[in-house]
Amino acid sequence: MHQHIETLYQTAAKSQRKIIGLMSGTSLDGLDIALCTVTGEGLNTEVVLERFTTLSYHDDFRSRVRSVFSKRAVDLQTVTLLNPWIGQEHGRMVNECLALWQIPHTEIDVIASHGQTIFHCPSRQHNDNRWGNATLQLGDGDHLAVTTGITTISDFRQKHIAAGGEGAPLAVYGDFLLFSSSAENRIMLNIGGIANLTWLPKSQDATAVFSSDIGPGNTIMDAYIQQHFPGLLYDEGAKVAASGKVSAELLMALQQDPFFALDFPKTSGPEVFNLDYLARAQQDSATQDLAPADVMATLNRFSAEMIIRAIQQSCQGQNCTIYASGGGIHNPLLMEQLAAALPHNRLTTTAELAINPDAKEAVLFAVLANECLVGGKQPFSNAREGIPAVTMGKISFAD
Ligand SMILES: Nc1ncnc2c1ncn2[C@@H]1O[C@H](COP(=O)(O)OP(=O)(O)OP(=O)(O)O)[C@@H](O)[C@H]1O
Ligand SMILES: CC(=O)N[C@H]1[C@@H]2OC[C@@H](O2)[C@@H](O)[C@@H]1O[C@H](C)C(=O)O
Repeated sequence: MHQHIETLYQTAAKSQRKIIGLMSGTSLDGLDIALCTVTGEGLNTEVVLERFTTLSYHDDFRSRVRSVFSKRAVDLQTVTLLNPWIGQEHGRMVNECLALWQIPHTEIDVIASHGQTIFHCPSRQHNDNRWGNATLQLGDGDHLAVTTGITTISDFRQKHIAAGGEGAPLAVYGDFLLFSSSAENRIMLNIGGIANLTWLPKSQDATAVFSSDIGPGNTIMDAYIQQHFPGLLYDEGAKVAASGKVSAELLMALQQDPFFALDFPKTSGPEVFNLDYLARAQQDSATQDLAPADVMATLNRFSAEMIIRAIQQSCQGQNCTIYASGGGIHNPLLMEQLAAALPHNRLTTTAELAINPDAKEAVLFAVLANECLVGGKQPFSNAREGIPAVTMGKISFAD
């Protein structure tokens, strides 16, 4: 047996594994690094989040990725160069982080890496029946493994697509394993660049669980702020949005996309929800002359309205607790709007479930890697739309 397989076997046989989950989302703010101790597997999985940090990307990283990010026409050489480079950069960031935490590499069993989504393209979006669902994440796992010396599990989304899914949201797997409760109906709401939710009924019936993208969380707001307020990455504390007035006409136009009328589960990304989307809505509603603060106020309300609608559709009148996560929880205007419109649902964050809300997606990938190593029978069945019962991730050895 190859020594690497032997080591992997021993890792799988341990009662606990130290797994570093890495998430680099659509906001391109930085790399989320979550050091988790994971015990058990499947519905017995338990995670202790030992350490967490987000290492911000430098401007050069952002601009290299942005040159191809969610664009249909790109320089193929740049895409090719980015794939190993992002893997190496992420590896260097893990090395930096472990040095900072004074944790030797030998203590880490596995890295679980999401990579950087460059383009997400479900068939409903490209609408060309010659092709199926597709999504592309860069940041190759071999480069991460060689740069860190740590076995790396990566590229989780391809198996999901191969088995009939759209490659997202993968949150449903981790959410069900970690957070499903017989005490209450739960909605796990993540407000990142794109917002998504997972419905976890207290029946804990896997056939009733689902996860779906909702639409924009922060992505259009971020893009607009970056365009109109050079130097800013986002509207900190929603200061700009809170100083503006919502345009009912623009809000109405923003809500017209057929994506919002589709049933769950569905996925999307900044390929759809971007500044062109906003420009078309402004044209359709003759609101091109709005002041930037009013546009931001309207975009903020747009995200809130779509999230509220998705939660109401999921709960169908039943009480539930909403556990929010992602950068959007730091937007006080958005959170106020959600709380005001959902008075019968308790709105809190995953901090109540001992998971730092900024770390939740990185933890999710640690759980998926753990399932790849030791998971047994999936609680979902292949018949469930959007939740194929498959093991995800590709294993890269360090040498
Ligand atoms: N203090 C704050 N005030 C307002 N908004 C904030 C604040 N902090 C973070 N955000 C928002 O959260 C975003 C980052 O969120 P997050 O890191 O969850 O996104 P992501 O993981 O990149 O996205 P996705 O989950 O779609 O891949 C920022 O770009 C910003 O819009
Ligand atoms: C293709 C892709 O990267 N999708 C992300 C994105 O960010 C939020 C939303 O869109 C979600 O569907 C997904 O990430 C999370 C982690 C998921 O798969 O659950």
